[in-house]
Amino acid sequence: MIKKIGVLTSGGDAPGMNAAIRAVVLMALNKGLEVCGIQDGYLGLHQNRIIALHKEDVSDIINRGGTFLGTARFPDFKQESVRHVAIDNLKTHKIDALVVIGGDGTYMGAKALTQMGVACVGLPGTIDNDIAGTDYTLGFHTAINTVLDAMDRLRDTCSSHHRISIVEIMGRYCGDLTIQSSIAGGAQFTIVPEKTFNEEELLNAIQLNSANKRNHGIIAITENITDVKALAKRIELKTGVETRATILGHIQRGGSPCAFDRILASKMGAFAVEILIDGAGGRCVGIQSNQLVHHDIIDAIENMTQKFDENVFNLTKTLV
Ligand SMILES: Nc1ncnc2c1ncn2[C@@H]1O[C@H](COP(=O)(O)OP(=O)(O)O)[C@@H](O)[C@H]1O
Ligand SMILES: O=P(O)(O)OC[C@H]1O[C@](O)(COP(=O)(O)O)[C@@H](O)[C@@H]1O
Ligand SMILES: [Mg+2]
Repeated sequence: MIKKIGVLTSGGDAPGMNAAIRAVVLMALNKGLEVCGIQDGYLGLHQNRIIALHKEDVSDIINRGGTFLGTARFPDFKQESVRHVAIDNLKTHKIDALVVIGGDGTYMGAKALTQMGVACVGLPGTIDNDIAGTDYTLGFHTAINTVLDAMDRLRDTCSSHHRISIVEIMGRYCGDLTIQSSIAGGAQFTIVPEKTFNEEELLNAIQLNSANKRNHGIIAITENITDVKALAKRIELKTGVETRATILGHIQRGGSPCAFDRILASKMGAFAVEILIDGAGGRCVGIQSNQLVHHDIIDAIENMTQKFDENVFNLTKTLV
């Protein structure tokens, strides 16, 4: 029977992480467990920065973006010797199990800890929506709204100036944030990493639109595909349509979590504690077809892939 659990947030922050921590703490206290917060993810775990968390520590955070525990990218955690130090710190604090909230990298860390005997449950916290075993990650819906707000503003100015606006959207190597924002924002062209980018085709399509007097519009493109400023220049050169590129950047990571993310974070945080109380470690939590689920974290990382929804992608091309 576990008595004390730890909770940490790791990798890129995401709106909803605070709501998830809050749910973990309140559910654990409710079940008679003690809870510790680990600061700055695996870095803080390695440096033994571990603090007791009480009910009052998680009041007034459900509405806040970021993570009050802090987060970090700490590549040294890939080293077994570094993880041994982290596990010793867990033992010193008598922490029996860990809830880790983060993205695909954080899950790799949780997998490694699981293989070293630590009971871990992973919660998907990333704006990228790039985790297998869940339809949605925490922060994804808030980020869609943030991108959409920017896109609406860009539409005002590009339509007034008869310009094309290229909007570069985060997601690392996952096009979900781009696709959903594109549908909601009515973008004319959607370019994502899951589909080969054919620049020639894009230029020809813009030329055709311009010949038909459609000389403004939005191109939504995921980061890491091409240099969007250079692309804007090539569009102008080939088509004669004035073009500007906007890289939305870290604005997409911040802000108060939307209702969907707060509710999902609350459900997942509470669920994670129940899973640990039931004696299961090495799991990762997801929401699939509107049901909370949990999978073997090693299996999820090694064998499960996140499905690319062709139908939704096709909608970005149909509804233009
Ligand atoms: N292969 C791995 N083994 C152990 N820990 C890892 C591994 N990959 C990533 N991590 C840990 O997880 C952290 C977060 O991963 P990162 O990819 O930066 O963000 P995210 O979890 O948001 O995808 C890393 O900084 C590192 O501490
Ligand atoms: O904040 P950084 O280190 O500049 O990293 C930027 C990356 O982090 C993200 O915002 C979130 O990614 P993770 O959730 O995997 O950390 C990506 O979309 C982006 O590529
Ligand atoms: Mg990631």
